[in-house]
Amino acid sequence: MTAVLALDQAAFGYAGVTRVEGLSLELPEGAALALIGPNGSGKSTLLRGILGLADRTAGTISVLGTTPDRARRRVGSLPQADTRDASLPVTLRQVVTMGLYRSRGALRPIGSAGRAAVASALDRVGLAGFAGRRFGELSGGQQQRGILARALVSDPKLLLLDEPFNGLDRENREVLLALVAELRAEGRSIVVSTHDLEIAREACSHVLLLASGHEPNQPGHPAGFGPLSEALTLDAVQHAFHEATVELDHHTVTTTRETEA
Ligand SMILES: Nc1ncnc2c1ncn2[C@@H]1O[C@H](COP(=O)(O)OP(=O)(O)OP(=O)(O)O)[C@@H](O)[C@H]1O
Repeated sequence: MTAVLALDQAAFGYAGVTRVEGLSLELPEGAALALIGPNGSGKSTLLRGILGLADRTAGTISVLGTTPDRARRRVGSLPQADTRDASLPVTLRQVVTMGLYRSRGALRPIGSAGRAAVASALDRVGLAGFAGRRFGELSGGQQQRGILARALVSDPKLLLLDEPFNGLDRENREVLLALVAELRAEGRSIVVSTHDLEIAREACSHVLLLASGHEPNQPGHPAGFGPLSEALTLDAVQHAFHEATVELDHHTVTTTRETEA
């Protein structure tokens, strides 16, 4: 079976400066990979590398059996919430329609098939009745689901979700978790960055733990990769987070070597 994502000693960064390095993994089709690591360890940079939007500064990467640039049309992406401009005077329908431009080009008319795809994507995320609403007037959770509909409208094989659970209330979180399970059952693969280990447990089959560099400006690096049941260990979490408080097995764990609560 072809790996949906294969990295061999890959490194990514910006303007030639490496921000995350030493990445080697193979992700099987239908898998969901949780990217877990502290702020600045390079989770978003890796996601951008998979999209071909960050520089590859070493190693190799294959996405859906080809280069990131060639794969991009078959990859859906949900960027971090704080990178979006909710003040644009556009409707939710227009936001979701933008997800079709990647495969069709912005100047080609959308047509009835495109309109049906937009309606179906909105329906999937539970926003069928909101298509004509101004995007900026929706709640944070609804905006998040709208952006997810934009990522889904082009029927992607691989979905990249950058901290999609951040700031969601319980209801939106449950909707999103159920949707991730549904998408996986359809054979789509998912890479999701999150700070929440319990979410990773609920939604993912594999985990890549990233640790930040020891000095500021040093690149992040892997602290563990594998099937979630094997790789999400306290040791690997402590390695990744140095000193921080995280949740593991429903316990709060302070990730210094000496302390555990
Ligand atoms: N566009 C950019 N240009 C230059 N450096 C960047 C850019 N984006 C991120 N970086 C740097 O790359 C490093 C890794 O950042 P990245 O956003 O990938 O981390 P992260 O693990 O996703 O963090 P967070 O959990 O805070 O989102 C940081 O040092 C950051 O300052």
